[in-house]
Formats: sequence, C-alpha cells, structure tokens
Amino acid sequence: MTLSHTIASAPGKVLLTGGYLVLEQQFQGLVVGTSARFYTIITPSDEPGIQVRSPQFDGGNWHYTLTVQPDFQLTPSSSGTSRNPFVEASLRFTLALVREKVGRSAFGVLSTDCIITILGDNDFYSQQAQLEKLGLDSSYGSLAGLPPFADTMTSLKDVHKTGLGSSAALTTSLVAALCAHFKAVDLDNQKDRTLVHNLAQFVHCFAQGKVGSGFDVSAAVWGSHRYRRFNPQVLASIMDQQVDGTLLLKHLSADSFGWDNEVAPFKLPPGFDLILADIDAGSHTPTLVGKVLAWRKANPTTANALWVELGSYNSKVEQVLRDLTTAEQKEPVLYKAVIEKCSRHKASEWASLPETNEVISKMVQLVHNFGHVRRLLREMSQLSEVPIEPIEQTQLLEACLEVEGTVIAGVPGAGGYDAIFCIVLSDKAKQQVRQVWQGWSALSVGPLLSKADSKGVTLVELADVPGLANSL
Ligand SMILES: Nc1ncnc2c1ncn2[C@@H]1O[C@H](COP(=O)(O)OP(=O)(O)OP(=O)(O)O)[C@@H](O)[C@H]1O
Ligand SMILES: C[C@@](O)(CCOP(=O)(O)O)CC(=O)O
Repeated sequence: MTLSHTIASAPGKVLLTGGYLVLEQQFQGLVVGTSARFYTIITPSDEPGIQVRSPQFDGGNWHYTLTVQPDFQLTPSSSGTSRNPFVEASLRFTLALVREKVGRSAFGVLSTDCIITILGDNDFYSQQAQLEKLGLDSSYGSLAGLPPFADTMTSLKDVHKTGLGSSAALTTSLVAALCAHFKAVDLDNQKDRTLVHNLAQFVHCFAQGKVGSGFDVSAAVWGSHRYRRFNPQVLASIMDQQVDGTLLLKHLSADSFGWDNEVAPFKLPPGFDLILADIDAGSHTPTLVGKVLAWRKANPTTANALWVELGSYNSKVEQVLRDLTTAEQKEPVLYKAVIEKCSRHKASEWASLPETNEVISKMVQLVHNFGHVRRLLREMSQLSEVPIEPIEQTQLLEACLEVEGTVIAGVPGAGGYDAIFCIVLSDKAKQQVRQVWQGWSALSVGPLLSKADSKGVTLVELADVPGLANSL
C-alpha cells in the first residue's frame, strides 16, 4: 500500500506564569502557544530506510533502518554526537506504538521507507548569521524580510536557540506526523490527541534523559492553556530503551491509569498582543532550575510560603485575564473603549483615570497582580541567589512599562538573561516597545516575530504554509 505525504505542525510556547512552580503538581502555569511552529513532512520514498533531514542545519541528516522481524528494531546509521536523540526516540517509540495500534499484520504491509523533513520557524533560532550575510541589522523589519526556514549556517549543537521550545515542538510534530501518516490516530479525536500527547511526553522525557514538567510538550499539543503537570511516576516506570509497543500503548492510551495532568483552555483577552524578545546574554536553564530547587530543599519553610504566595498571584493573573475576556463578550462597546483609553496611558496611570467601570478596574487589578508576581520572582532571585529577574532585566522591563499601552512585561519560564515578553494594547505600543529594545545598550535585545496563537498540533497542507514546498 502506498501513502501520500503527511505534514504535522506544532507550536512553540511562552510560559507567562508558573516558572519553577509547574514542576510540582500542586501548582499551575499559564502557557501561551506561539505563531512560530515546527513542521514535519513525511514523504514516501523508493529508497530503502528512513531518511531524516533538517535542511536549516549543517549536518542535519540522519538515516535509520527499521526491521520488524524477528525483533522490532530501529538502527541509526550515524553514531556518537552526530545522533539526534529527539528524532531517534520519536521514531523508535512512535513506530513501535503505531505497529501495535494499527495491528502487526496491517503494519507489516505498509512501507516505512520515507524521507522526513523537519522545519522550524525562524523564531526558534538566532538569525544573526543570515542577517549579517545580507548586511541587515537585527530589527523586526529585517527579520520579517528573511526567507522562511532560513539556513542557520551552523549545526544544531552550536545554534543559539531562543527559548520557544524547539525540542518539544519538534518531537510533537514528528510524533503526530508519524501517527497520522500510518493512520494510527485521527487528530480531531480527543482520545487520539491525548495518546499523541502522552507519547510525545514520553519521547521528550526519554530523549532529554529525565521527566521534566512537560508544559512545553503540552503547549505543543494543546496550544495555550493553564497547565497542571502529570504525576512523574506515570512515565518513570516505562523510561526504558527496551520498552515495547504493547507496554507503550497500555501506558500511554487516553484511558490509561495514572495520567492526571490538567489542561484548561486559555486565550489572551481581545486586543491583548504578546510580543517577545530574545536576549543575547542567555542563561543555562537547567543550572537555574538546579540552584533554585537546591535552595528550596534547604529552606522548605520559607520556600513553601513563597511558592504558595506566588501560586496565588499567578492564579489571580489568570482569573483577571479570563474576566476580561468575559467582559468583552458581555459589553463589547465598553470593553473596546477601555482598551482604547488604556492604550493611550501608561499602565501605572490607569488607577487614576477619571472613569470608573468594571473593565478599568480589572485592568488595574491585572497590573497590580502581575506586579506581585514579579516582586515574588525577584524575592526568589534574592533568596536563592539565582538571577531569575536580574536587575538588568528589571530595568529593561520597567522601560517597556513606561510605554503607553504596555500592560505587562516579564521574564518567561525560568527567567534569567534569556528572553522577555510584553503584552501591549496597540500597534503603536508594539512599535514603541520594539524601539526601546533596539535602543537598549545594556543588553543585546533581539525582537522575535512570534505572536500568541492558541492553536495546538494540526495537520496542514503543503500549499498552506509559505516556504514549505521550497524547503523540500
Ligand atoms: N530543526 C531541528 N531538527 C532536528 N532536531 C532538532 C531541531 N531543532 C531542535 N532539535 C532537537 O532538539 C534539541 C534541542 O533541545 P534542547 O532541549 O536542548 O532545547 P530546548 O529546551 O527545546 O530549546 P529552546 O526552548 O531554546 O528551543 C537539539 O539538539 C535537537 O536534538
Ligand atoms: C523552570 C521551569 O518551570 C520552566 C522552564 O521554562 P523555559 O524552558 O525557560 O521556558 C522548568 C520546567 O518546567 O521545565
């Protein structure tokens, strides 16, 4: 039987609230999907084996041989550092599970010879080399002029990533594309989507060598949502290279016992635009996380109180954002007028505007609650001596908040010197914030093109995505 090509796409993420806390089931995080996405294209081939290409990278080529008799085995032809753990784990475990799901005899008649092309939106990686080659600065306009899926002119090992979650979006798009290509799932079916989620979490954890919080894979599958993690035990028991398809299907199916993660859909309120910047200084997230957790362990009483207070302000931020969405549905005219009005003033001035109404008071509460979130993150920084919102970032965020129409400015995820996000109310504010970034000399601040996009993993057609066909 021959199959035509299949393309699956999954988004990147920004963790607005819940950094560090989402590692624990007791707490939740607010994660927003990005318009930057990964695409996996599977094309049947006459050449034997599975060839995987990442044309944006030097050395982005891997070849695998799959045998099913006498044992199911995936053998990579590359070795050592040139192997790609995320691609390899996606292929090994997804194909094993697919074979079990579609039935061994049905799988036996399918050809698995194919070419798999992996493409990530430019926003996932620093575009500095392309911009320099073209003699362009790193402004928003220059970035927007680059071709889609531009060559990074470096290897995956050396590329500067921007923190949108490339490995999670890659894993999710590859797992979903394989499942869909071999007709093991229908992504419109909730249980099948849950299977894709559980499998992508397993693959991602296996490839990174530990069970993490999983919010990045969750965002790649479900898009924007309020996230509560799964019990890590659900994966710990099957984290084994030798795990077979039967066991995988049993543990990863939607009905399987133990999956207690929560996904509550979420969208930014109308008129709220998310903009992002990559900070060139960068931080090593695992080091930050390791130090914060070590401090938490050594100081349980202080840390617990801080975690609980921060968790409560994180929830308040989410609730006000939800209330604003409801207010827009109930009173669209008033809501629009308030957004208009607030876009012409600094957030610090909103509390003293002469008008009083429910929407303005929600806007003021949002600013107030997010101020507390940042205060508590700075307290965490000071107590643990980890630069989560370091002073250089505080100064930049405060400058962004001086722009009329900026609602929120913060460090996403684990914080550090990696990135910042702002939520603004107008195009003018967007431009002005980007001007602040461009003129900022204390840190090198590079804008990203991404917007918020709440859509999770999907199948797409070649013609629907500019640049996709040219990259094949
Ligand atoms: N385009 C790609 N093609 C193939 N593999 C990729 C691609 N992009 C990322 N990867 C895989 O993901 C790995 C990077 O994962 P890692 O966990 O280090 O970063 P990350 O936390 O996902 O980064 P970020 O959030 O900054 O994007 C790469 O080493 C590679 O194995
Ligand atoms: C600190 C942490 O909660 C968030 C890290 O997020 P990011 O990779 O910085 O987006 C760790 C995690 O959940 O993986």
